[in-house]
Amino acid sequence: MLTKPTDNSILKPNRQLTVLSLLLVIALSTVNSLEKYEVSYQEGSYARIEIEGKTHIKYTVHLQKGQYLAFGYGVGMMNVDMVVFKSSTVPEVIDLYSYDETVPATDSQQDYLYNYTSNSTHVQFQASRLLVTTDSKDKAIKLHNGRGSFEAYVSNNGDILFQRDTSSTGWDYQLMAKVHGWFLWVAWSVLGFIQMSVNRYLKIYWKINMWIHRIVGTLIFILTVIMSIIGLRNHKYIFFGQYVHHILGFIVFFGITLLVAGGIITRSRMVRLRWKTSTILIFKNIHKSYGYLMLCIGQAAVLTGVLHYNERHYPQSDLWIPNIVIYILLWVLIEIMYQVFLRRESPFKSSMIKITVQEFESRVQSGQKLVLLDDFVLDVSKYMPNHPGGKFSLEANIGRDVSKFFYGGYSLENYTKLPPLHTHSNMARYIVNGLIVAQLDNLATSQVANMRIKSSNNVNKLTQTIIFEREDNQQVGFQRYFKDIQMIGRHYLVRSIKNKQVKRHYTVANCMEPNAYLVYLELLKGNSNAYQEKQDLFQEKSGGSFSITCKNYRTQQGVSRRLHEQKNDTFQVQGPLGKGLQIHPSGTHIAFTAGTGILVFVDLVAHLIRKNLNLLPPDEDSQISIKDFKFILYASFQSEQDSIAYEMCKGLHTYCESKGLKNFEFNVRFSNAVKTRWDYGFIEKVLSVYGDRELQRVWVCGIPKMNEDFHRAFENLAKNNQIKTTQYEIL
Ligand code: HEM
Repeated sequence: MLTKPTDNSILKPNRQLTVLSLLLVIALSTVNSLEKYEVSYQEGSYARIEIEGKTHIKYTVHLQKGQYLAFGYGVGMMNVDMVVFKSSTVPEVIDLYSYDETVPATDSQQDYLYNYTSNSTHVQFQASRLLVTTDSKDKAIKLHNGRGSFEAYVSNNGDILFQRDTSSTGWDYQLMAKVHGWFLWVAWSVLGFIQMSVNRYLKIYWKINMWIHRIVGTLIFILTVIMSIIGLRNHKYIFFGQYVHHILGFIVFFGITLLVAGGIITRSRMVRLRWKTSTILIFKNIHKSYGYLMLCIGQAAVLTGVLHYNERHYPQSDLWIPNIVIYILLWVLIEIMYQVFLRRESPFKSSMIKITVQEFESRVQSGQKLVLLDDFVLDVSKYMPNHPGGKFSLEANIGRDVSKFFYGGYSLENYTKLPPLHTHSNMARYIVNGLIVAQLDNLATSQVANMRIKSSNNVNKLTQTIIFEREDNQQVGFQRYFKDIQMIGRHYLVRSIKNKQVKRHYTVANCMEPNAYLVYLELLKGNSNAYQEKQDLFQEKSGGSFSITCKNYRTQQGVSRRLHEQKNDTFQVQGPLGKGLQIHPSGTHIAFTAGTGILVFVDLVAHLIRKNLNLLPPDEDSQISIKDFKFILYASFQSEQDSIAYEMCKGLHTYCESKGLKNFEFNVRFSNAVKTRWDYGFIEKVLSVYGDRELQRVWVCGIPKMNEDFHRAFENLAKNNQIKTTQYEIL
């Protein structure tokens, strides 16, 4: 059983001493033999070592009877000068030399002068020796300007805890150990926590948090490097000691360098990479995980350092326990609060500044970095480089509606194994509130209401037109027909009350309502009676009902599955939102669509049917020039059975051909029959037919991969001045 010395003097550096290569080897034995290093250090025993008169090293040793205490000048037992204090029946101080880890040999020349006193339990030795003796087996102890110190410790289990050569001048080891410890505690406990927090919990302060992250990261780096060097110097530049603390310290020292380098690379990737969001996220996640790992290792290094220090200096201190407990509790508490916050839904702040879609467009054309989210105009110029999903995600959508990306319905990039679909959290909503600069002055005020499904009608195997009615039965707020063609392309935001997290957009496609659709088909067949009978379908009036057409994607959490299968659900609906197609009164408009993407354009086709049949009232008719407006619709479906509004589009196309009308052209592609894809060459060819002046707008609304193909193709064409960035829109 081993206890600590009660007199702490042996543990404290003595400024009077400079001892070169002094290693304490303490071996206190309960048996009367040095062969057995079985340690048992009894209460009341102590040893003090001093330099006397700059010439001698002096030992004062108080030992329990029947024990040994040995000191060695060196590291380990190999080739070490030793002295042993033996408190047996005749107490002795013996000058020894240890060649190996066996019994040390007694020096032929004994250089210690000693005396002793004893009582019934202990022997008190006074022994001294010249710093430099004439015996080659004795360690020559050099003084440096008469100053210096050394320390020697015994652990609870009898191991030597600390051994050091203190040959250098003016270096206060204990002070430096304190400086090392405190600064590294500040670096890894306080600054490390701030570092993690600014990036995780305080994203909302994006204007300053990247700077805080940079400054704090640099501070941690500098402190770690300097304090590690101080620690190493205290430890004689021995990289790996026998303590876990030294190994962890070594890992932290090199690890932080990699972390800082990783952070700089990640940041540059986030700002520079285009069409590589997955790569950005990989860099980000590596940096993030590595950062957390370093934070844990840093904490462990601090903790083992504290334990190591306390063992020597404050053996009774348990302060490290509240330190780590408070640290973990604080982290857990903040994390819980953060998770609760993320799951909430803070409302967007409405803006007093209302602008029209045209104003939005012209501001974008003048270089402002604006995007639309629902009805909100956001200025993202400063936010872009700070966007956690990378700058490119926003840059590629300047002037566009980012709602479907924001709500996680669509991904900009779709050719990677893990497309970065991201449903934005409440944190992002908070940030959005800080970016709102205006709100769209919507022609039909957007409404929010809880709706239930009144009826539904199959369009094809997976697609249905669903008619909603207000749950509160009020007959206000929603319309089933819009006179204004600028409403075409706007959308409703729909979510199930039972799963509010998932929100999806469904485009306004009023002509798909079964009754209306039949009327259009009848009109194309030349039967105008049906139209006269159903006039109410073409009157703009506010009511409690509207329709959407949607495909069932059959995903477990999806809104579309609930719309198709859980007909008794209640849905929260908001809309119409967005900026619509911005159809120009004249010029050529081209749309490339696939699957349900055609729904965005069906109301324009329906409008053209009535226009070409002269059935529009003057106020509606005047919106599009009969002379030089043209709409060319490209649609792709898997087969005719899977098509949507095919009969209506085909019907108008045939009608236009038969009447020599030039304002509509329908090109359909059934992929089960035609294998060739709409590739870059195809897109270039279609666009080359129309001069720059003639071409007003090109829209693309297809499956995600098709959208991406067109987006990239248009970027290339824009580089070659074959199209302007303001002319095309990926919906
Ligand atoms: C102005 C609108 C936007 C804001 C304010 C915004 C904000 C944020 C925020 C705060 C995050 C971190 C995670 C979270 O809190 O949800 C995030 C992540 C992300 N954002 Fe956005 N975002 C916007 C638009 C977009 C758009 C348009 C895209 C894609 C085209 C996009 C793609 C992503 C992706 C992929 C991530 C995931 C990053 C990760 O996994 O850490 N964001 N965004």
